[in-house]
Amino acid sequence: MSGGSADSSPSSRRSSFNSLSRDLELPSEQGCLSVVVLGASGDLAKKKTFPALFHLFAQGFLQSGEVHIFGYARSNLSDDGLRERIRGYLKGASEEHLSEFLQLIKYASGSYDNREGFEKLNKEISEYEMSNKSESCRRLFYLALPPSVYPSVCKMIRTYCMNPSGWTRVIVEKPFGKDLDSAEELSAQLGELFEENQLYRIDHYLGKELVQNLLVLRFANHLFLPLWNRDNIDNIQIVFREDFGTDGRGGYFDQYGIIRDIIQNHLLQVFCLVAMEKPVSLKPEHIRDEKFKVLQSVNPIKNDEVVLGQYEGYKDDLTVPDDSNTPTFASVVLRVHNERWEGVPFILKAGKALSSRKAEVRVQFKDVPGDIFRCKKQGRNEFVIRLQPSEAMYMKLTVKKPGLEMATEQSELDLSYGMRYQNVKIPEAYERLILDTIRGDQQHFVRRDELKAAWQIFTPLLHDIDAGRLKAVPYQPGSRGPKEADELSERVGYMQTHGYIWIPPTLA
Ligand SMILES: NC(=O)C1=CN([C@@H]2O[C@H](COP(=O)(O)OP(=O)(O)OC[C@H]3O[C@@H](n4cnc5c(N)ncnc54)[C@H](OP(=O)(O)O)[C@@H]3O)[C@@H](O)[C@H]2O)C=CC1
Ligand SMILES: O=C1O[C@H](COP(=O)(O)O)[C@@H](O)[C@H](O)[C@H]1O
Repeated sequence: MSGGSADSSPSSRRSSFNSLSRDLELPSEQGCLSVVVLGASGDLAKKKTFPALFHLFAQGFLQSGEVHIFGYARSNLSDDGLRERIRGYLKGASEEHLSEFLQLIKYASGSYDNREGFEKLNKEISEYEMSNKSESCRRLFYLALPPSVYPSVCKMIRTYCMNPSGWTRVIVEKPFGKDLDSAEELSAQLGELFEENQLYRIDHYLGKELVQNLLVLRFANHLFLPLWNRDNIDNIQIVFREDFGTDGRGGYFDQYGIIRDIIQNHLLQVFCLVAMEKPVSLKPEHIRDEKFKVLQSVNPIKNDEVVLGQYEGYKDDLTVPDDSNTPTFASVVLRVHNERWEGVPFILKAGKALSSRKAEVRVQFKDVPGDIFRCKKQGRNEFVIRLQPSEAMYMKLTVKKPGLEMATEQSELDLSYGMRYQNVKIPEAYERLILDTIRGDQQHFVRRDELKAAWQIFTPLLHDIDAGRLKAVPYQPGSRGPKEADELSERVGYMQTHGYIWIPPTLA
């Protein structure tokens, strides 16, 4: 299988990046690199940020001679203390790589709003830069912190830690605000301190392999070009399911709910890539222009096209108020007012504590006109892009049932990554996005106007939920979620194929 033999060595990856960077007109990035993880003592840092840096190091994208990593937080930790804290999360490479990587990490402690800590941090970075003797240097600040401290931390970086001889870039995590006004306020505060090309608003779904494949699939295959519109497609579902609840994060989650946690960002970004028009080129600004345009074409959400749910037992978490109306499940229909999509419902559905864990895009085609085989009985054609787990794309087709009879059945054309790309390791989303930041490629990051348009779509609905005008219905943990959600999907046109289940193929 040719896919399985793809050359993924660092040198081949570097050379393919060079040709891509020429196409995208990205500057060639050289010089010593300081990566500063703020909030280094926290959950995201240990589970995602440091492991992503480690994988980049193990694959040769970060090299001992050119990178240094600084952890910063208020907690009183030593360099070794931080190393011990994260060691258990750094997997998939040799002991030798691991100790080499850990030696690149230093820790500085300080608060998020006073000069001393940041002056000390700047001194450490500068000393490293001087010892490295590169002509130019690069500074990347990763804010693995609660958004409440972004403004003060960004102010401290701007005042005390800017790079005198090269770029300074800042990665900020979601949530970017709680509604349109708070997001705009945050954007304005950060916008006063940094240019848009210095700010990388991360949405880790944009780093997932099959999400990144969406544009290739749509615009590099003639097959899809004439099909991808209201003439052929009946409805599209973008679904996120988790088979666990808020798991001790109830206090955090209750302030946000599933729409702010998953739908307004992750699923809406996927929606943009599914629904947008072809960009003029692959330049980040061209792609983001098209995403912004399709977001602006979304009609106001109708409350009767929304179902909210809350799993039974959610309020047992002591940090969740007894009268919480926060949805842990939501199904929301988006309607796009443009030539391509008028009349096609996009059903964005997300839930916690459900029966399974998966994320997928399900494009359901219309019924066959003049249906001589009575295909309707079998179900419609569907093109499914399984984002996770078991990455795959499959097309559900009606075929002749093998045998002497002329009978039909549902089958599929299946591109399962586990089978087709047997020796290829699919990179973690964070790994890819941090590398993009180092390369200065903002294609997979959220631009300020996109963020505003996303909040414009969801803010009226969120305010109705916050004010109790829309209620979450209870559902059983471990179920499919509220039955009202399935009823809504059916009402807007989705037709379930009964008796057909796609089973990810496995290696014998
Ligand atoms: N955890 C996850 O899986 C995900 C997290 N995110 C986002 O990433 C960011 C960081 O998340 P996570 O690591 O879970 O957060 P944590 O709650 O673990 O906070 C990170 C660090 O920030 C400091 N901190 C915590 N609370 C405060 C506060 N109120 N004021 C100032 N500093 C504080 C603490 O460090 P110290 O006290 O040592 O200074 C803590 O170790 C958040 O924006 C979150 O929404 C996004 C996706 C997934
Ligand atoms: O951003 C978040 O994403 C995770 C799910 O991420 P995934 O990559 O495992 O699909 C979710 O659990 C969390 O609530 C949310 O904040």
